[in-house]
Amino acid sequence: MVKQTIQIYARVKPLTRRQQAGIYSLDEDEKSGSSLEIIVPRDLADGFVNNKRESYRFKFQRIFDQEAKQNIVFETIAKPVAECVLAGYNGTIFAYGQTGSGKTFTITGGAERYSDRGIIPRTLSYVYQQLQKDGSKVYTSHVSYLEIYNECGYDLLDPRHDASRLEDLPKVTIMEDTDQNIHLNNLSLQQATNEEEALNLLFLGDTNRMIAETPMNQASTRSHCIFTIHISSKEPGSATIRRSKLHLVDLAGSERVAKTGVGGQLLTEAKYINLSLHYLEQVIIALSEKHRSHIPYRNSMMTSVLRDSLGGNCMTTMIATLSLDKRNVDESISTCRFAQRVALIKNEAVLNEEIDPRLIIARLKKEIQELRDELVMVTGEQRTEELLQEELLQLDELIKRFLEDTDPENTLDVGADMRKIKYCFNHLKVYSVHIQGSEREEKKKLRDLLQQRDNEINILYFLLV
Ligand SMILES: Nc1ncnc2c1ncn2[C@@H]1O[C@H](COP(=O)(O)OP(=O)(O)OP(=O)(O)O)[C@@H](O)[C@H]1O
Repeated sequence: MVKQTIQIYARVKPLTRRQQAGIYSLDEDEKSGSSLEIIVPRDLADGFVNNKRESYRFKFQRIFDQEAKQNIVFETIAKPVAECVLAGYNGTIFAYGQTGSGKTFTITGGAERYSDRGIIPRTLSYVYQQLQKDGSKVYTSHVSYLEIYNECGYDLLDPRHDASRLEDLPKVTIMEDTDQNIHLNNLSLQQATNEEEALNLLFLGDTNRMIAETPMNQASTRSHCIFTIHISSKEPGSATIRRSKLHLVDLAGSERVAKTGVGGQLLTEAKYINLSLHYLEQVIIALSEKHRSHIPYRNSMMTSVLRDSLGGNCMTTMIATLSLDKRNVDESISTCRFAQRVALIKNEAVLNEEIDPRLIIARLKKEIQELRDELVMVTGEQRTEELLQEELLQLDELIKRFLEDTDPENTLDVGADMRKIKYCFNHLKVYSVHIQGSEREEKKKLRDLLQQRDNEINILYFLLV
């Protein structure tokens, strides 16, 4: 078991030419992590006079400043999580931040340049490279792509290209079993045997996501998207299967509305536009407080789906995306505060191993047979019913292997069932008669050959004399 708090990273989006830079500074420390200081000037900002603190400091594992490239973000954040998932642990990476702060750019990537590929395509590429390299296991991989909008789930991997609204996509619903495991009805799991197939599915999902979005329904801003890679692995001949999941999550924009609107309350009293993010915060608060027994996961679909990622069996990483221009300083502070709470949550990731049921059945069948044999020995009772065709074939195979093995120590073990023992004796008798017959034939052939040679020598001798 690996106990770990949720790892938090921050990424600052590059400013556009028109944006006025907010004031912040970064402090990198190899040992204690990085810290970000945000300065809130005491001036008239957006019509509010800020009479509050001037400087806010937040700690992160690492902070990626404006010029950080996608490959560095992948190598630092996603690669270690992908490695854990390949080893059989669950993993989650989620991006959190206000609209336009770079969540989609970080998770999926930008469309303009190949180098702008985000975490999902890079992770797929890395995962499939590793699967190909490792010949010691048999792997199977599937992907799913879920969008949650207004508490409704939609399957983005719907292959019918006729969806023009989100509502046209198959609806996904949640079901909880008696062990409180969450199941997603109607969410398709598509097999992807290589990187190309997985990327095609990602493309299909992103296309459905875009088609379903209209200016009136800014789904990308208000919806959550969860791309999941499901991996199972098994060593050849082993009964143990490892199953793991990697959720790559692009959350809805986290912007808040000021409750009071005026009076310098902006930084404290705020409410989310998106209700499910409000429920996410409730879950995070409950998890970060000690001795809270009830965690309100069930309040929203998103927190139900991500239950394991938050305080459960998962290695989880959060990326706080920040747009640090002057107008967004307050939202950035909210995002950083949220991240600080998230960093308190402890997860316990366990290796997800289970025994292949088919192999369990085979093992149990063998055990039953052995127990039956023992019973026969102990009670002296013999079974009289005919051996099954399957049992006869097994015996034939055993006898064949026994006869082919040149090791004199080798024994033919068929248990205490007299029917089997008799069958083996009969088989061996037939075999022995067959061998004797062919030996006799061989001897006769040799004798005839000898006689023929003798005659030839006599003739030659006669001719020479
Ligand atoms: N690190 C970056 N480098 C270059 N461009 C970026 C970066 N981050 C974001 N952008 C650009 O900024 C714009 C907004 O980013 P993005 O769509 O990723 O924001 P978002 O947080 O996902 O917003 P939403 O909540 O609406 O989905 C996009 O045009 C994107 O390409």
